[in-house]
Amino acid sequence: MSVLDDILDGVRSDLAVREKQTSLDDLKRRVERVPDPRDALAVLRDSPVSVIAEVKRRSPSKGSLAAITDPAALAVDYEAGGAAAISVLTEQRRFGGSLADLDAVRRAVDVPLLRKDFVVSPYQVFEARAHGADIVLLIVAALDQPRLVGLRERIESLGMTALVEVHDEAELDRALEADARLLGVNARDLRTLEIDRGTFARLAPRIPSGVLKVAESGVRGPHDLLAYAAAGADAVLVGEAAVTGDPRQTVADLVAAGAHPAARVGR
Ligand SMILES: O=P(O)(O)OC[C@@H](O)[C@@H](O)c1c[nH]c2ccccc12
Repeated sequence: MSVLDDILDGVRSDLAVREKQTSLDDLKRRVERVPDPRDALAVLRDSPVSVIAEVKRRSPSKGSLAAITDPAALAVDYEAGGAAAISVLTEQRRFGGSLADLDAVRRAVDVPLLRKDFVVSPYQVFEARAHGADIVLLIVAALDQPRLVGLRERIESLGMTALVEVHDEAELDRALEADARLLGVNARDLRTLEIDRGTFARLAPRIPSGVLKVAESGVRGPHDLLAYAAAGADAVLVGEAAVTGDPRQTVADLVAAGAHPAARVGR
């Protein structure tokens, strides 16, 4: 069984438990009390290359990354460093996240929030909205085509933005077929956990110019942001490097590199 299949099994069991605790109708009532989602696409278009910083406690490949005792304080640092948006991992078993982390971050910052999880059911989309997310990740490798399309439509019908994640050509074709407007290219293959920073540059020429492109994973510092930018990235998503260093400074250095018009050179 691949790592991804294993993660998905756990996600489905945990989801079944939450569905018993809170009915879909209750979730929908909660959604009505949450303000409208932010326009994430507009925010991400604001800078030559935007930075999405991630609240990431652990990873399946590295185990514990940082002792994050206060996700809200971390998010405040990201926002102060100039992050355009913040990703919050809510998967519990492998990444140590939770919806409580999303709640805490939502209370602390104003920037658009991405619910980063293994979304397989509309219930999780309503959860994301009820807990204040503006963007929801959809991993193509985890979904068949009808489900991918249905979830993207559900996310958008609730006023949120879908970040559709791919890691190879076949997945990219499916994401475009599903009308993704915000597309993430993950350098990490979630089946093997191997990272290949060349994936973005390989796939980018096949992505139409109207689609916003996010380079995900493996950003160690400004040089990686500039390399992704030269290959056509509109945004980068950074987790490990942000949580393990000085979060505010790391993000500020990336934001400074991404704000420079030279970041667009090579396009
Ligand atoms: O820690 P990194 O290498 O900066 O990566 C961040 C982010 O891209 C990564 O956490 C990620 C990308 N896609 C995912 C899907 C599920 C869980 C995690 C991820």
